[in-house]
Amino acid sequence: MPFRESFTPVALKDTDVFKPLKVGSNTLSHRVVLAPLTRMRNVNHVPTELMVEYYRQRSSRSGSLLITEGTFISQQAGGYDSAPGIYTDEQVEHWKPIFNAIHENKSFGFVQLWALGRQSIPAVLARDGHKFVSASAIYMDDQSKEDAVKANNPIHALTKEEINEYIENYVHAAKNAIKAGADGVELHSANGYLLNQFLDPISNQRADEYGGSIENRARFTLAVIDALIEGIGAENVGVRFSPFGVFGTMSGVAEPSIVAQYAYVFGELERRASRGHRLAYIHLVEPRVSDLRLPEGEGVADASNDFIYSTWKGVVIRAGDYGVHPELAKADAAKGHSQTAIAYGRLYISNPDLPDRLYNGEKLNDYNRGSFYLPNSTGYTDYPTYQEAITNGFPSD
Ligand SMILES: C=C(C)c1ccc(C)c(O)c1
Repeated sequence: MPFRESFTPVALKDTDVFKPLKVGSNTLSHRVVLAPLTRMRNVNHVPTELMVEYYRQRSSRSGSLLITEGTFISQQAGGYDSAPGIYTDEQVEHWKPIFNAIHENKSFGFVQLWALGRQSIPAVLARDGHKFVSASAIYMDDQSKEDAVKANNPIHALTKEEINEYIENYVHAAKNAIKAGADGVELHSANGYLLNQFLDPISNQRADEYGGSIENRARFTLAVIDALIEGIGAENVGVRFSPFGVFGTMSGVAEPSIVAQYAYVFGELERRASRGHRLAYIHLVEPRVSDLRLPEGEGVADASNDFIYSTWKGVVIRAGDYGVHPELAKADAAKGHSQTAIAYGRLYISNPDLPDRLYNGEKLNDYNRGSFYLPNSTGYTDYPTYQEAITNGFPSD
């Protein structure tokens, strides 16, 4: 893919984006973060050699923070065979060279802990002997319902005992991540996956202590966070939310209580911080990317995540089309008393040296959406650095 000619790069070297930032026990040299990006280059949930090179390339500017692709906490939490897990010794062994490569560049890596809930594939779960689960027995769409009926695996509301099993699996996965050499974990509570399904009344219509009110809908996510704090220490734990997201048939801005829901969660996390348990960061998906399937500029929700700064006094990471909005990266990195970092997704796929290019204001390689999820190096490790692009051009698609 050629350079992206549709916008003019702006050098960010003299902005807050390139000021150091302490995240947990790690001191980042800059605030360009690799966003968690599913890439489907694993085999039977085990990371491959190709992934070592992919993460090595993107950690090349020392002091970078990389958040890994969504990584399953257990087989029952998964359902996509080419996404990774971190619940077996074999998986842990195959994550180790990835974190060794990141650390050789003096950069840091957090594992995103993932549970699909109703975004899983009922037939795959049935194949492996697992239920198709969510907060309530509510399908995200007609296709999912059809797939579940065909697989004879109808959606099932998690029992309180099953919720406790999930909490144990999150802690087991987090301890495995640290064993594999990760610098921390990011709890995935965004983008319509399991924990988001509990936070949103569109998918959570439970009548027990996990549903029916703002406090009850937050209970599962907060219980996992408390277990992770106990298990690996608050400074090694981040969490991701998408307050205004609609991906996975979430409510987004259409739900009048959505700001109150997340303001409550942010307050609970600040309360824990005031007791000495401050998380490494809270990561937010911006309302300008409320529907993750859409290209830049589409699916923009009329809302703002800035309300977090009224409550949460720790590090914030913000993600959402910042690669094509350098002016927003500059402005947002200064927010929260300059404790905000900027996560980049699609353009970090196509620019392995993205932090250097943003520092210098250099042109960016465009990305090819068609190779996001292929099982090989095409569109994965074959994107050139800026100097390679200038000298050798681009590989043919
Ligand atoms: C938008 C997509 C496809 C997506 C995929 C995987 C994860 C973990 C996510 O949060 C979002």
